[in-house]
Amino acid sequence: MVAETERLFATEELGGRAVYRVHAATVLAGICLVLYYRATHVPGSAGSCRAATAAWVGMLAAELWFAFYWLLTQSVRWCPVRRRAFTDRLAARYGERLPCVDIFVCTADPQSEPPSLVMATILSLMAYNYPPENLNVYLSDDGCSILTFYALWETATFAKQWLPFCRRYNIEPSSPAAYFTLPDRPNDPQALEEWSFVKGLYQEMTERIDSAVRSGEVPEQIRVNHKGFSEWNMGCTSKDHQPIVQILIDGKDRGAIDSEGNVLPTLVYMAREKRPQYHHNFKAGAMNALIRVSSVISNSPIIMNVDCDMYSNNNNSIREALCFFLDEEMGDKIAFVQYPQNYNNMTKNNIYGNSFNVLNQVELRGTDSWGGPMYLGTGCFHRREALCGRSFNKDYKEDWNRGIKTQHHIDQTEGKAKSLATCTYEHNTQWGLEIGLKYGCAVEDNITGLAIHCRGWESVYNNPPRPAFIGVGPTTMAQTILQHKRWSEGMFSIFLSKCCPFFFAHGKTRLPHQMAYCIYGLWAPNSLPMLYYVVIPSLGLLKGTLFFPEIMSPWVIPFICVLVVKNIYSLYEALFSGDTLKGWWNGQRMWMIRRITSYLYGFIDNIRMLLGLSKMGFVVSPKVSGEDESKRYEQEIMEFGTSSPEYVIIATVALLNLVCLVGGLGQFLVSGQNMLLNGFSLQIFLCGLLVIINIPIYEAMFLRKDRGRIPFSVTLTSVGFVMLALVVPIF
Ligand SMILES: O=c1ccn([C@@H]2O[C@H](COP(=O)(O)OP(=O)(O)O[C@H]3O[C@H](CO)[C@@H](O)[C@H](O)[C@H]3O)[C@@H](O)[C@H]2O)c(=O)[nH]1
Ligand SMILES: [Mn+2]
Repeated sequence: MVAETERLFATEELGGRAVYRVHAATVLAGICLVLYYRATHVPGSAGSCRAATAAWVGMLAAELWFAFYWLLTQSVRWCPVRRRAFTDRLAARYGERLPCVDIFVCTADPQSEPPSLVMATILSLMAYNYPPENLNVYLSDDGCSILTFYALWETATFAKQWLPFCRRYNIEPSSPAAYFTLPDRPNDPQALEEWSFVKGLYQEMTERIDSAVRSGEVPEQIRVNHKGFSEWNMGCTSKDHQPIVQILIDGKDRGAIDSEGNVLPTLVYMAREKRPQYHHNFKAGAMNALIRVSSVISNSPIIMNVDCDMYSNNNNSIREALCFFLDEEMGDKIAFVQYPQNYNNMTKNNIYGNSFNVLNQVELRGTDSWGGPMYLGTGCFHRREALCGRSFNKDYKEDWNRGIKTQHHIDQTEGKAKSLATCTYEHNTQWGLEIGLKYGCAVEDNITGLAIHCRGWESVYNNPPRPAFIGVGPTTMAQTILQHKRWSEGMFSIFLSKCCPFFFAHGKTRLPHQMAYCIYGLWAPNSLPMLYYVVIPSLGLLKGTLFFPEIMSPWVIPFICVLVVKNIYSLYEALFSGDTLKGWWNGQRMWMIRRITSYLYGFIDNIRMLLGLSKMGFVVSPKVSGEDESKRYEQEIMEFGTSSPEYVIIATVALLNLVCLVGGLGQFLVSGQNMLLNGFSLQIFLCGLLVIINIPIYEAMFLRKDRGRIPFSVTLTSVGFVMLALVVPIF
């Protein structure tokens, strides 16, 4: 037993749980009453009313679903915990005798992921406050681009200036791109001189890289400088090429030193073999190739991975992660330490709802108390053994000293590594099934983390005050919808597969942990009740079909209670997590839009996959956007522009609600009824709320003139659909 004051990390419960649970009990009571009302007030099924009965039962079904889903979301709110790592205690115990760490960065396409952006990430990772001889950075290039290789070659040279500079001035963030855009510069004249010098070098390098990318080729006089360039002599394309592994810096080589004579971290470029006839399994395939390639170069016990746009923003992240792995009490049980995803390009009011504040501050902490957060695909430190399929066993002791410490023949090592990165290497092996990241799922991270949890391991969520990683989030509607489509589709496919958390994990993890996984796994089917709820009651308002109790009836109370209490809490949670009031409101809008577009598509695609009609894909999110687009993004103006079918759904729902509200109120006006105090009060309220939340959509359809507006063709199509909905006598 280690005294609590000696532990390498602490776990605290988040406060306010008693209040939370009172709130949850209130909402639960409200939900039960709502469902009871629905079940006992079904309108008579005589003749003409049959359609109304069916519509009512539909409401009941939607509300049952929402109730079930709400229950799931309680799992991540019941008892969130906060972790704190004590790097000073780690230092006192181990000094600089720390385990080797392999860092994996994945990139896939030099167009949507500019090499200069990727290089800033690589430099930030090389500059960790960590013994460089124990640090190995690997770049996987699924685009197999000579431009990316060239950029990495430039980076290997620039690192010799950048790393000592970072060390001397304790630079944070250690990404040069992020650091040099900070407004403040050093005061001390000598420091300022050095700052300008390094900044100049960095800008020149970036310029060289960017111009190579623009021209699409690497100048001949540069290509002669490194043998690696010759790999591209045989005319390889991104989809058809031999395996390439190039060790650009061999940290074990005494000659590999920076401008001050310090050892450099190892730096490796890898493009696994690709052939048109073999499936490459996207990022999971790249990660697995990296696991094998690194096993003959460094073979560190810890593997960290980040997406190519996620630079390190906190120099101590490795040491903090080690506080968990090396903790004497709990360390042996931990398979991975997950950091949150943070973005640096979010607008103040979070127009597309892409800054995951509530997820990061509440939900992941809540999952942590049940066995650990899911693996998020980036910003994660893994125990190599656990990632490679080992089950938890309390007698297993990790060898933290493992790793390849001397490299004799670099050419031999590269040759060996290449043979591990071929297309056929994995055939008839357990790779992608039991070993490494799992294949066949658009969210390889989620399913891999689940498998690790089911093998008995736990994970830990660490969210230090200074964010550990910062990346680039989607900045347009199309990108947002696309990303969420991939996620919802992937996670729902896990739910439908034999890996469904409720069955696969049954008996292996706790029920609330399975529920937490299912919150995300069931994003996709949320689309149907949502679509129902934003269309049917509004239509009912126009056509005179009642769906809610009258305002004077006591049954109104549970409806209002659920609506109000739940939303006040959600607002509180958002504000507590760092959103603004408007950000919360925008988040509500996006939550609706994602459900009726991305999640609907994710749902339909799963059905198609079950029927064998479509295959899983992985469309890389672009990390750059046009100037015009960026300007609108900064002004928080929603970007549409193209005429995609998703926009037709959004426009149709918005327009339909407007028509129903105007039409419904118009009828009351004509018939002389009280506008608000009649049987339809709640329907008017719901429909009105939808109209208010959709104001930016109406603007994009009718008022805006810029190129990001909703195209006329989309508006026209949606008008057609609305007319259809009005004409068809549904009830
Ligand atoms: O065939 C591929 C496709 C993607 N990637 C890389 O995977 C990373 C993530 O791709 P991105 O398009 O940025 O997806 P996001 O939606 O931002 O990614 C989130 O969701 C993914 C699962 O859907 C996870 O893999 C990611 O780690 C997680 O950040 C990037 O570095 C890509 O270069 C590859 O290496 N090979
Ligand atoms: Mn990304």
